[in-house]
Amino acid sequence: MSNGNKPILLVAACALVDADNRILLAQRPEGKSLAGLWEFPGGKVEPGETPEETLIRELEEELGIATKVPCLAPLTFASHTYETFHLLMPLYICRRYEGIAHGREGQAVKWVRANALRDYPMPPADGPLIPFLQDLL
Ligand SMILES: Nc1nc2c([nH]c(=O)n2[C@@H]2O[C@H](COP(=O)(O)OP(=O)(O)OP(=O)(O)O)[C@@H](O)[C@H]2O)c(=O)[nH]1
Repeated sequence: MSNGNKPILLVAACALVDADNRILLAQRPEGKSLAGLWEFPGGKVEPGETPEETLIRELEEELGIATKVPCLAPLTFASHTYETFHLLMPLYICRRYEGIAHGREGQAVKWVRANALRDYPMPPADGPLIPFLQDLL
């Protein structure tokens, strides 16, 4: 199957899990693409970064959460064609971190049980990731 010559966009995402096995979702702010949808924290892997470095940077910038490379475990990935790019998004899981998550960029955040993830509208790429989290948590 061809992707219509769309560039691959590499985005790293993280399922941050608390002591109650809940997962953190963040709401995409107004003005961004897919505004209002709930997503896993993360962002584009910038030139010179590893996906793990991207996540450490984004968790700090977006949520005020500090973690380290050994605390990020690969879980699965999303591969989804959007209109202008093909998204390749490794999903990591992180249970060891410091700080209290809060939306540092004004975005709403919510701790959600794995079996309630379907109640939160997510970007189309994210649907296939949910069963992996439900199996695990
Ligand atoms: N962080 C994150 N991004 C996701 C998820 N699902 C998903 O499709 N994406 C897509 O991955 C890209 C992440 O880019 P980003 O968050 O760093 O970029 P952005 O919103 O500043 O830029 P944009 O407004 O151009 O999309 C977006 O196109 C977003 O739609 C997810 O669960 N988490």
